[in-house]
Amino acid sequence: MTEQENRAHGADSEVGTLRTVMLHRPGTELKRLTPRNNDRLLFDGIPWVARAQDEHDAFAAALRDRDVEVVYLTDLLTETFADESARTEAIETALNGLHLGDTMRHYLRPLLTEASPAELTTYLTAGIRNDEVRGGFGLVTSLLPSDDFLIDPLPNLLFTRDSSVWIRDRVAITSLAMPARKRETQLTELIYTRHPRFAGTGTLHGWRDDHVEGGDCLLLAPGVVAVGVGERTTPAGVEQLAREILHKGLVHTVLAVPIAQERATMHLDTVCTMVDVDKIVMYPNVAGTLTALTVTVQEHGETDADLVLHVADAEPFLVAAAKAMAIDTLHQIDTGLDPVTAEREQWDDGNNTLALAPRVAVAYERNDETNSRLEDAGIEVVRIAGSELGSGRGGPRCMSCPISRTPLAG
Ligand SMILES: NC(=O)NCCC[C@H](N)C(=O)O
Repeated sequence: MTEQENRAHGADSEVGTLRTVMLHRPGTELKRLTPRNNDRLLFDGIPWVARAQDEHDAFAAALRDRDVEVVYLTDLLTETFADESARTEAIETALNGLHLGDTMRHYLRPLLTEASPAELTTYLTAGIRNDEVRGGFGLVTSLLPSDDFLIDPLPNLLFTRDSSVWIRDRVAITSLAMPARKRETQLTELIYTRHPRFAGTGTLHGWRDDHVEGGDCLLLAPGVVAVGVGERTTPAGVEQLAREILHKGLVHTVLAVPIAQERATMHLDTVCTMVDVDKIVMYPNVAGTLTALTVTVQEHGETDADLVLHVADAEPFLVAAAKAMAIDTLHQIDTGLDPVTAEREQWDDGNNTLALAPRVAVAYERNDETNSRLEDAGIEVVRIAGSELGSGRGGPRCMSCPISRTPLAG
């Protein structure tokens, strides 16, 4: 088997041996965060960028040490921009921003068109400030504060989990709910549809569709996907994704899991992640109340829109999950039984682990209680620092998009 075949694209679980992962090394876009814009840009503080980069490099090194191929989103994007039509599409989509006005567009278009592929990647990810455009003396330039953004920076690109998700051999282009993140999936769509590495890959969903975020999608087992529905993924979003993946036979069951619509639980992977084929680390303060609606196919149709879905009554999440996974029990490992410790460690992404293989997971080192409980349960914990990375409220799972995992299904 060639190296490429050995790392064939796709994933059918959360825990099959991780072979290739897409990360985003934090860069200039983080330097754009200020106390005035960090809330809007979804960061809880102003990270020390050099330290965040060191922490991220150590994360990538820990993955490479385990023979994981690490690819960077910005490298893929720059390579994608070798294709002239991909460049044009990216530029025109960015220029569609309604707040620009035609005069500003007139100045921005040549700036972007004449940029090299690497420069274009930087403009589209780090953004462009009003005072960085020379000669744009129009009404918009004059009225906008000089440090306001003409093209917003994308500091949350760091969380590659959310902007795409592989379900078997297909990749879903997600549709992000928060205005600060909407442009991210325009870039992942370009990568997956234009980069030669992904030629022939079938895509699902799209950034113009109802909201679905990758952090809400957990591949519990081959054929079973749980999708959180809360602050980010909408009821219509989960229905649309469920129709697509059930119709294509990529899964037999979708579990729709309502989660509280608040920042602490913005995605399902902030409250639970899989660490083995039958073990999940879970925030105990929600474990007792988390439910799931089991969605299966009642009647097939010509298209996914014709599919008749069967939606079962809500059941406790762990019960519904075990049934769908055809296992006796989905074992829960708690974030810490003391509710205050659990709350602190959940906030600091203790539940947000990235499985490298069954019973091996990357976790932030700071979550002592959760990590020792994982070890007590037989999970090897690969600890990484996240003091600066964590200020964006995301852990190892959020910061990684598995492109290839060894399939669990035979
Ligand atoms: N899957 C995740 O939970 N991703 C973390 C996203 C954090 C980001 N600052 C956001 O608010 O969207």
